[in-house]
Amino acid sequence: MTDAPLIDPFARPITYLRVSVTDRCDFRCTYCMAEHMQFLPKKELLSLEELDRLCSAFVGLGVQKLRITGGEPLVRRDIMTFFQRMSRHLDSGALRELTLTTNGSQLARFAPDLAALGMKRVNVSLDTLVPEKFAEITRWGRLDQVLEGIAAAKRAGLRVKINAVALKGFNEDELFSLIDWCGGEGHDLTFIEVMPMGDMGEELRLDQYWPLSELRARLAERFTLTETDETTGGPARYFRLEETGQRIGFITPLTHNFCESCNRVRVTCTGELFMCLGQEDNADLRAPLRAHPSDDSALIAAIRGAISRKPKGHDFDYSRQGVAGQMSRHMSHTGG
Ligand SMILES: Nc1nc2c(ncn2[C@@H]2O[C@H](COP(=O)(O)OP(=O)(O)OP(=O)(O)O)[C@@H](O)[C@H]2O)c(=O)[nH]1
Ligand SMILES: C[S@@+](CC[C@H](N)C(=O)[O-])C[C@H]1O[C@@H](n2cnc3c(N)ncnc32)[C@H](O)[C@@H]1O
Ligand code: SF4
Ligand code: SF4
Repeated sequence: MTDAPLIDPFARPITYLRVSVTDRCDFRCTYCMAEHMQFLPKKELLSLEELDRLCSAFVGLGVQKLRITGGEPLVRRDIMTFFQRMSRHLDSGALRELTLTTNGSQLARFAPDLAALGMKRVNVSLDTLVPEKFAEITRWGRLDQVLEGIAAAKRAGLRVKINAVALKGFNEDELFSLIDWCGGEGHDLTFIEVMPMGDMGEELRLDQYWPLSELRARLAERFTLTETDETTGGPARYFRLEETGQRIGFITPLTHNFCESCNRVRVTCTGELFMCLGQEDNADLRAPLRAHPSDDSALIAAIRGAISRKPKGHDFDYSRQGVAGQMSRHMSHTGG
């Protein structure tokens, strides 16, 4: 680290950076994107060189965990060049973890190279194991391609964590089959509460919302759940199923707020720094990056200024009447 670390106004050290490298995706998950998304012109996106400067500046400020996301990060052209560049921070010991959240569609192609440059684990989003339902929820995706990608990641020695968004009336009936499949394959599994990101119609959101407190109660009918204090540095709380020893994570922004231990910020593919996933305030990092191509002091000042405004938490709320705290931007823009 070259500089004083980033500490926010609530004394939370910021050590986890999530960066969206593209708004594009080869899927159109119904809770994430509209079917006919308008994508940004290329010049709006940070170039791979700009992404390198930006991530390296954060590493210099004490970020130890870097998660690349999107859109679908593995559909960005030449993205492996960027990962290769970032691996120097693993080699130097400055970064503890370089990782990725992906829909898995391109993993068969990239998993060996990702493992070779020092990546240890990947998070793959998978909400159902039924091919027809997979095609329905992702609109454009094919389950067998993703399963092959996951298998390739495992073969390459990458640990896999499956992220499943809990969707009422959609994957409620697959709770145990997802758990059994992950248990059999040796994958970790985390359930996520659906968040009101992007304008998809309030009615759809309310229909989709399946509180993880209900999911847990359902789980408890078959398993004894013990809460653990394990953490992966992310927002999930982990429980152990006593009968199988399996670990299940819950990301519950709605039913159990985890903001008090927040350690992260995220940068969009256009270089906006969002200090909170659930708030609108942001700082433009692209302007200082482009205005000073060989001097990062303005960039670092902009980062520090933004962290000094990091809010305490989000305002998401699903009341019975409607959805509050809704964000106008899509999850694919912020990267989740
Ligand atoms: N509200 C909120 N949700 C988050 C936050 N970070 C992650 N999530 C949600 O959790 C989902 C899964 O996150 P991942 O990309 O797997 O990252 P992670 O949970 O930090 O991953 P681990 O390193 O495995 O703990 C995201 O897509 C978001 O939906 C956060 O800071 N706030
Ligand atoms: C936006 S995607 C980007 C990375 C990659 N394309 C993927 O799907 O893993 C990151 C994560 O956000 C989750 N996500 C998208 N929209 C969401 C929403 N409205 N609420 C909760 N999670 C959401 C996805 O399920 C995925 O796990
Ligand atoms: S959740 Fe991921 S895979 Fe699905 S549309 Fe959003 S960015 Fe694409
Ligand atoms: S909602 Fe905001 S404050 Fe809460 S954990 Fe996520 S980023 Fe941090």
